[in-house]
Amino acid sequence: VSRFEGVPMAPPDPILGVSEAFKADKNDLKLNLGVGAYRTEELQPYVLNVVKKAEKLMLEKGDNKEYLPIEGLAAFNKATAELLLGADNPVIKQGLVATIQSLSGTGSLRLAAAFIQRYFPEAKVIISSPTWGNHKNIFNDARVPWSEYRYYDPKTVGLDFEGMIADIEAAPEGSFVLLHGCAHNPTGIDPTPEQWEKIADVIQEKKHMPFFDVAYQGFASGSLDEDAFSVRLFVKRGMEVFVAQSYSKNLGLYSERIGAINVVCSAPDIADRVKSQLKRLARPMYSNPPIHGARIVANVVGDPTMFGEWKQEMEEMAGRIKNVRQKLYDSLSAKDQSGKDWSFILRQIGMFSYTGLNKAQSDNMTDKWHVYMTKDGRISLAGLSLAKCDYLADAIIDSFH
Ligand SMILES: Cc1ncc(COP(=O)(O)O)c(CN[C@](O)(C(=O)O)[C@@H](O)C(=O)O)c1O
Repeated sequence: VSRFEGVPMAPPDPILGVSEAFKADKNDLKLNLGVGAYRTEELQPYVLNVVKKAEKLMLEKGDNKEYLPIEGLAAFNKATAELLLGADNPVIKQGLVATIQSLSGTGSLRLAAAFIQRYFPEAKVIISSPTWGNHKNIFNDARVPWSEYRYYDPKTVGLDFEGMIADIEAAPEGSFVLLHGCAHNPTGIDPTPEQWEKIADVIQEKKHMPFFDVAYQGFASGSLDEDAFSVRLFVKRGMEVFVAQSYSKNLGLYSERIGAINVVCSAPDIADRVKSQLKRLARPMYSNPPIHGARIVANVVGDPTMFGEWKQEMEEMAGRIKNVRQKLYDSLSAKDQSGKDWSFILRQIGMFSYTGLNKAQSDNMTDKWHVYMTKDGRISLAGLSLAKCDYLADAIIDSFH
């Protein structure tokens, strides 16, 4: 008898499992609005032109494939901290930022969770309700206890700001508060600048540690600086901050697994010590990160022409999603006779729209209409074309009523 007799079949991943089901569907009406992956109007994956340009240059340069240091490619780490905080941010000049290149956003979050587990064993993380499905897995597997703070208000299809503040206030002093830097996943609802100020107030009062997950910088509004507003606000207040970054969406480097964990500390020697312990955790986890994606980011950001082209392409991607939002709203408003207010679709930002469809209704979207989405009612607008908005509107109206 096999030693693996006791190993049960794992359930499909709530997000990536949707893509598997989509692939298996033979109906040509099928639409994949599950995983947050950008598609063109022709519903094709998109490799940014500036990425192709950088890769061509890299190939001509004939770089070697030597191991990177544990902390990753220096040119990337410099570029990523500057993109996040602004190249002229004093914390960079003062050596207060510990940056480790890691395996995209997920790997960066996991490395930070391992650090929290080792150095703050009593602390817990509080995460938004709802949040990205994988956040709970990451903290569970890193053995970091978590609980939820109120975030989404189904009544207003908006932010439950009072509930959020109350729950952050009520958390034990010194908790880690996981915040989405911009383009909250799955709700697409972000705090206003005034609300970010208040969130920073309560976190400072309670001596909590802000922990930003920045997976969509530049992709939400089209502007790298605008999308970094929340992080830069907290740093400007002199707070110590964790920030995980990803280039999966904004540079389309999904499978290159390129991201970073940044820890803004209050003194240079502290940053050095924190960085040394993050390296010590990374070495037995994956030793050192993959070089290709790091070189692409470093080359694109390091060349003013390519950097400009990247910003242009980011605006185009964000723009296409905004157009699709508007068209979906128009289709729903025109077709739905129930008088339901669909304006939440226009108020939400980033890749996703949180429709409010429950599990049974989401199942109907898939079973009857071949529209693939996550069971929490989230649809990825990045997978929607203008041409398909009418069809999707029919499916949503049919599923709601
Ligand atoms: C808030 C958030 N944080 C981190 C990540 C990790 O991304 P990566 O490891 O590729 O850098 C995602 C991606 N989430 C998805 O877009 C999604 O929610 O569909 C999808 O890529 C995923 O992995 O689930 C995310 O939405």
